[in-house]
Amino acid sequence: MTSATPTGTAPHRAAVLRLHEVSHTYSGGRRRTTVLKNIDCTFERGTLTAVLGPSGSGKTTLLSLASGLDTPTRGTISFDGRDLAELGLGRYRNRHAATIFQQYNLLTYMTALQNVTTAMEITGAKPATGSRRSRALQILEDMGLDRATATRNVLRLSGGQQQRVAIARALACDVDILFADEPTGNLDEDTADGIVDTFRELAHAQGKCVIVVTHSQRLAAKADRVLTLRKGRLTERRDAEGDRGI
Ligand SMILES: Nc1ncnc2c1ncn2[C@@H]1O[C@H](COP(=O)(O)OP(=O)(O)OP(=O)(O)O)[C@@H](O)[C@H]1O
Repeated sequence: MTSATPTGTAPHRAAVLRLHEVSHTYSGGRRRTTVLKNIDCTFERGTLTAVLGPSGSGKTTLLSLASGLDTPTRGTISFDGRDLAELGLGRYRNRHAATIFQQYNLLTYMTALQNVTTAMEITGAKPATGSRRSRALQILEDMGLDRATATRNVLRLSGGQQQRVAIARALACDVDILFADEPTGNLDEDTADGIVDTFRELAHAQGKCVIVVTHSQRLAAKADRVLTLRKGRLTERRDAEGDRGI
């Protein structure tokens, strides 16, 4: 097992998430597909990790397991030393982890603002000052969505705007671990760079553990740690040495 030691990042590193001998097999009828094979990996607070890999290599599956949406067929996943099965997946998802989904998963009968404030209520996120509504508006504005856009039904927003609402919703939850599945896929380069800088700031200034699945080498270049999933195995990129098993 390894953990990255990049330079220039936050001092408050501590293991927060551990995957121990995790394997995952999908079964449908007579077909069984083993997507993940014996993955052993630790993620720390204060780091931004990019997970790369060819399409269909299991990146979304890895994220689903690590974010408590599904349970592995073998192995254990623990948060702060506690097995997720013991902690409770619902509690883990509500209190400790937020996910930005590839398909956004916004509540389509609500405005952008309501999507964010509802998530804050569910997770119990309380702003240091002001109301949830004012904090939500601020985060949406930081994402480039003004008040008029924030108070529009999400179905009346563009794909890129919906993606930013999904990011704002996750940021507002103030959790320990932020997972994101292709969070910059629908965004222009400048907006995407801004989002990646936000992720870096969350990790380095606020000590969050940020794990991003991506096909973007541009995003990966800004991550503290780059993992690659291929044929069910996870390897870590070390600049001078190339990829190596973890
Ligand atoms: N619910 C499911 N039932 C059966 N097989 C599944 C299921 N979900 C995913 N798979 C299969 O598992 C493999 C990995 O899928 P996954 O979505 O995790 O890959 P990915 O690396 O995220 O792909 P992409 O980059 O295209 O989003 C694929 O072969 C996929 O068909």
